[in-house]
Amino acid sequence: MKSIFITATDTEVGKTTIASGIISGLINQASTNLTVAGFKPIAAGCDLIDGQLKNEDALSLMQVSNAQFSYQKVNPFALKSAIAPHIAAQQEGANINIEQLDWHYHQWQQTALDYLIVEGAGGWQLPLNESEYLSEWVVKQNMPIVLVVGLKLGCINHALLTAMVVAKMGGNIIGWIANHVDPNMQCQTENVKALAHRLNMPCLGTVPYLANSQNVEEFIDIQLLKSLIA
Ligand SMILES: Nc1ncnc2c1ncn2[C@@H]1O[C@H](COP(=O)(O)OP(=O)(O)OP(=O)(O)O)[C@@H](O)[C@H]1O
Ligand SMILES: C[C@H](N)[C@H](N)CCCCCC(=O)O
Ligand SMILES: [Mg+2]
Repeated sequence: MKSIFITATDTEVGKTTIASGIISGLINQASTNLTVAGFKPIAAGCDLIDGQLKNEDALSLMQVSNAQFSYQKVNPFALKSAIAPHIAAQQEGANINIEQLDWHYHQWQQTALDYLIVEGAGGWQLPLNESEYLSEWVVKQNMPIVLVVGLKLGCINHALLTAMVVAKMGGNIIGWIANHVDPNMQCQTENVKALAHRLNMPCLGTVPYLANSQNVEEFIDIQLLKSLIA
């Protein structure tokens, strides 16, 4: 099983949208027959559905996947409040740590699957508890990382800082995706050019502002993405 970790310049800038696009793109690739699933280890902001806390990101990833797994496997840490997960965990009596993330990831590694698309929460440096970060787990597990840049004013700084810190931590960003989340952003082309020039990594796609995010996969170079994962 190959994994890809989806991080972003911020919360709410397209991780689920792009992760879903990558899952669909891998599944729909001509003359391949790949089994692909999504994993949203930590989700803050859940509703009680059939007596279980469920998050819409995890449900979206489950919907586009072509293999069925239990909700609990796809989203082991489901927190009710839509706030920073480590604060929600504290309030809700949950304990999130790297050891437990390792355990859940190990279960996926025992599963018959070609690709596991792992969606982060928030941006890169997301606290798990008082001393650990989600980023440390990603680096420990040596997952190839895709950086989603949500195009809005300020994203150049966020993208460059993220790329710098990932590299400093020993993480492996294989590429970035420009995601147009603000239809009114000025100088969009110039911003994408400025990012491409400074982010020293392949651009795996430029996703336009889409009224419905059904055909995101068309804008992602799935072949290039696959070629960058060992
Ligand atoms: N290319 C796009 N065109 C139009 N709307 C988009 C695009 N990408 C994302 N969005 C919208 O922006 C919002 C945030 O996107 P998304 O949920 O994918 O972000 P996220 O990074 O996964 O957020 P979170 O940090 O909560 O997990 C959603 O309403 C989504 O539909
Ligand atoms: C609730 C929200 N949609 C995300 N799932 C969590 C975002 C956490 C951000 C934490 C932070 O960096 O301040
Ligand atoms: Mg999301």
